[in-house]
Amino acid sequence: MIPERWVLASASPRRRALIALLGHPVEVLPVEIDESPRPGEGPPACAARLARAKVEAARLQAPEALILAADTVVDLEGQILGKPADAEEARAMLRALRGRTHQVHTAVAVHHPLRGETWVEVATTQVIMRSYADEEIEAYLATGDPFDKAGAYAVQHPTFRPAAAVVGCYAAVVGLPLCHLARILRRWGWAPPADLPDRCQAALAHRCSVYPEILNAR
Ligand SMILES: Cc1cn([C@H]2C[C@H](O)[C@@H](COP(=O)(O)OP(=O)(O)OP(=O)(O)O)O2)c(=O)[nH]c1=O
Repeated sequence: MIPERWVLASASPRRRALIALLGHPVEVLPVEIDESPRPGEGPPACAARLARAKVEAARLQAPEALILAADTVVDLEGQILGKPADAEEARAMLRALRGRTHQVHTAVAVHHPLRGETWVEVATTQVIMRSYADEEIEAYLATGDPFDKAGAYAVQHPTFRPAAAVVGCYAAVVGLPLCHLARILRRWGWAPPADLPDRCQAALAHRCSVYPEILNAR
């Protein structure tokens, strides 16, 4: 049995759009937590801790609901790139990422109130950036898009298109690994809509790799 009321503890419009693909109504309840990494904490562990902390914060406000939250961390050779504070920092991040491969870790956390369980999974995706020009960086900064994005970029941005290739889960880079989430929910008896893979492909411009084995796993 899975609760009827689902609450997404997130202010991210990307996460709201992605979770809507599951076909279940979701209330949005943004929470504020301290997102600073802890000394010595690895990037995947940081993402997992923050996703869990967002769930914990929302649980206090909706104790009877299924709570969902996520956190995305950009990892350049072990260094965490968060959201840039200003244009200078965004420029520096985009230059550091240019022409190189980095990893994006997105943790999804889900709390089931009746079972008293919280599951957390981390999806790690490799992103290979193209060698975009300084002028492209400046044009992208001028759009204002980088400032609410980890690593100062959106892989899905329609004109900047910073990635040459994405290896792994594309939806996780955008903010929510749908396969991992579906796998957690299936454990509690939720049945994904039969056309979920088609919906994901259509919404993510055919870059989504919905893994049948994850959707079907117990
Ligand atoms: C790398 C990358 C990140 N992002 C976004 C996803 C997340 O919204 C954001 C990472 O910051 P997060 O702290 O994970 O999320 P958030 O603060 O936006 O939302 P909330 O905590 O309320 O859920 O960056 C993209 O949209 N595209 C990308 O390619």
